[in-house]
Amino acid sequence: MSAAQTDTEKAAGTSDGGSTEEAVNIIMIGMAGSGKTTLMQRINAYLHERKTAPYIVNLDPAVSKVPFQANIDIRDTVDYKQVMTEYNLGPNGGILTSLNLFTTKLDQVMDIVDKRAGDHKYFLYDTPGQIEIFTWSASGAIISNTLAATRPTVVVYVVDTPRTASPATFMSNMMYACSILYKTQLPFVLAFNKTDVVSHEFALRWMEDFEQFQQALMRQEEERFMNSLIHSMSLVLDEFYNNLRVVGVSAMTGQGMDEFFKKIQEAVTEYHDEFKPTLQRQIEQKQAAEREQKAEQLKQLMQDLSVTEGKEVDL
Ligand SMILES: Nc1nc2c(ncn2[C@@H]2O[C@H](COP(=O)(O)OP(=O)(O)OP(=O)(O)O)[C@@H](O)[C@H]2O)c(=O)[nH]1
Repeated sequence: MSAAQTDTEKAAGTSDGGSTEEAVNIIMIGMAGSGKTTLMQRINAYLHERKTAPYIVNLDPAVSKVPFQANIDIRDTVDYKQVMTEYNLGPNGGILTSLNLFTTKLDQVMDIVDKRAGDHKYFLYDTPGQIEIFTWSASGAIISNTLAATRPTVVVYVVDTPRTASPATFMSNMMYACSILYKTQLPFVLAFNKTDVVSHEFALRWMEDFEQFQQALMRQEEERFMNSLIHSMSLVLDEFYNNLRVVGVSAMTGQGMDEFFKKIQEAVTEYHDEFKPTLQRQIEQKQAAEREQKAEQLKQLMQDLSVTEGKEVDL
């Protein structure tokens, strides 16, 4: 890296054209309408401007139009409407079944993606707006675990900031984010989107200072009946906030993108420091268990053989 490299270049890993540095997976998750697809397009444009085009994978079978050219598109593999008709499913069942069908071909998809790992710094994955279909399904878990096993993988949870400005909605959204973090156990960036409409400052204040959040709650007379529940939940969330990476962005105007990539780099560091050693330990434990199982099977086989041949074998 040259001494003249800017923070933005360092953050986005773009000063060398993006081809020699370690590739990173970014999984975009967020409620319908939070702005995932628009943010994907903004990231795409931001990286193109820095001459490091990302590799884009669309995992939303039901999206009618995307404003970018996906390198791999689930819609090329499965026809969501046909799946609904064929299996007599509603929209959500159709999306889930399409994702399951796509996951059966994940090995082939990963082969294609891996061949491009040297050409791209960022691999972006857009997920269905019906958030639970990706985050709570077996297919979603298989996809995110497979990605995380291959290279640094970061979950970006996109929040619609203007629609989260009420304390009760804010709390629900944070609980959802928290559950996704514990479910995926991957490095996590919370992106407050649409800051061109409403700044995310209120959210930062509420996350830093419980008193301020409580005062905001008390002002909402109509929601008073929920206050004690929300009060208890916010204590639970305190720990979550402490370890959280937060950034405010506008997919529409592009504000906050430099900061966004700094947070992504911090999450990549966390992947190396915490996630990878844990994953390595799990793989080693699995391999040791498999070796033990094979040794046990072999022992059993030899005992069976010795019985057949009428010989005593001391094992
Ligand atoms: N003002 C403003 N509007 C935004 C921003 N990001 C997205 N939007 C608008 O929000 C709406 C939803 O954006 P999408 O990108 O389609 O949201 P999504 O999360 O992909 O939605 P699903 O496809 O339903 O999952 C669109 O009308 C966007 O133009 C933003 O940063 N600022």
